Amino acid sequence: MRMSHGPAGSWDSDGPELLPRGHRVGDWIVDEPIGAGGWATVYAAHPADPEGQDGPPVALKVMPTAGLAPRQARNVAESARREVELGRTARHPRLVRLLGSLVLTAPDRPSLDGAIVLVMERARCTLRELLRSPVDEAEGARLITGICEGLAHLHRSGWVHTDLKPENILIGEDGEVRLSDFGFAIELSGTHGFSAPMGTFDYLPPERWNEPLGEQGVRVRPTADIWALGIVVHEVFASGAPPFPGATPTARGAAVREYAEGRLPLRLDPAVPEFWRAFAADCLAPTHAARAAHTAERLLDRIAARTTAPSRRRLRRAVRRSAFVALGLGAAAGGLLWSYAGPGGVGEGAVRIRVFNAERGCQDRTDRAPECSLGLAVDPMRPYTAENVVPTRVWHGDLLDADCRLPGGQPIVDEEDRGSSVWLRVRLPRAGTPATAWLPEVRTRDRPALPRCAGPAYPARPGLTGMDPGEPDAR
Ligand SMILES: Nc1ncnc2c1ncn2[C@@H]1O[C@H](COP(=O)(O)OP(=O)(O)OP(=O)(O)O)[C@@H](O)[C@H]1O
Repeated sequence: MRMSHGPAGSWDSDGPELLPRGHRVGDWIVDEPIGAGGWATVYAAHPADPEGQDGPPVALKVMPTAGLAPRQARNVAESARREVELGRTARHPRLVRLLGSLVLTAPDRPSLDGAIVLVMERARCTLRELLRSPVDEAEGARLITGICEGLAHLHRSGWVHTDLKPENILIGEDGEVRLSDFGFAIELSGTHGFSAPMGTFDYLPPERWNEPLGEQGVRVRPTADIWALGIVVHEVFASGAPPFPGATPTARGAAVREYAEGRLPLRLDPAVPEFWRAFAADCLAPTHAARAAHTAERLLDRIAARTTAPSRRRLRRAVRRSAFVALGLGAAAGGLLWSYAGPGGVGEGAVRIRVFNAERGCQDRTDRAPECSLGLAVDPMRPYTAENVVPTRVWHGDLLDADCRLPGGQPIVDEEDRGSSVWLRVRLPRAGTPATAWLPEVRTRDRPALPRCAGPAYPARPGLTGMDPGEPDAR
């Protein structure tokens, strides 16, 4: 896997041979190097034609191929092809603009002769550089909105970025976000595409650490970008600090896997404002299935709803809170209005259902491997994050007793992209506290006739208890 490189904008003088200032590349004259990645050095440049001096500033991304093993050279050429293809087909104000591409002729510099050059609009700096100074909430919101706009457009156009990180989020001369570095972007074929097993450790979603490597590579879906977005949102408000603990990217990767297995809670920096904490937590939902409901498009809607209708939202929250208080008082005064038989909560009339794991590689395993375990929610109305998952895990084929179904909960999409917002209330296999939990309906193929859940069966959560299960959560 490719490791993350140093801070963007810094460039390593021990790196590859550099083009000298004044060197002509196509219609451009090289100024100075402004950045470097694993595959390329990026230079500021100006037009060779004095008539064109008034044009926008450009950057030349030079990707050498000389001296590389044939497979590496093919990878570089393929990466350039993708950038060109995406630049041609998916133009958008939030994506860096590709102005052209050419092959460098530099017979006096054999290591650069034949390098592929992408000519792009030049940005002022990267998000990584911007985050060296604290960003206030309004500025952070503006930047994250720009990133979501770029991602929503990419995903709508059938691409996954796969390498979203502050080094690849540029800030244009106008101060607006431009997503860049599409060398690893994957074109979707249906719901997913396949990528070489590469990426920057700190931004890889948990499933990428276990995803089987097939002939075509590892499976990639837009939820991978949403995970990376969650990390970036945290970094924006926490002065560039990652949300997962560990001194190295490898250690943080291990923490990500512990979190996904329910052994480590998600601890976001207190500096992240409330709205963005919930936002980041949803982006960092531990599975593809739990994350799939939070598309870039829906996240944009959520930001817009917050920006345009704060008073209406506050009002709805207040109404809910008062409904909760009223219900709480009623219950205290008169005992519970409804009750489910037995201390386990799941009463008579329960129906046995079989757990189904859509991950093919998990269906034949009997070793109850952690990576094949499935979670059960504490509260089906709340984001399906590690804090909302009971400690008990279940595996493909396990039998559970369910006694009612709840429509209108958190939408969940499984690994085969079947989606549902229906949840089933189940008794936990080993009696404990809590005695019941919630299984997303996508996690079973059984469809027993169950009554709709009602009454105080919802786990206590101020502001949601007593709410009509059909009403979406408007936080
Ligand atoms: N259009 C641009 N304007 C200004 N700076 C840029 C531009 N494109 C890239 N850079 C700078 O160059 C750096 C490297 O660019 P880029 O990420 O595209 O290279 P890469 O070799 O593909 O990187 P990676 O190793 O992440 O794949 C960026 O982090 C940024 O600092």
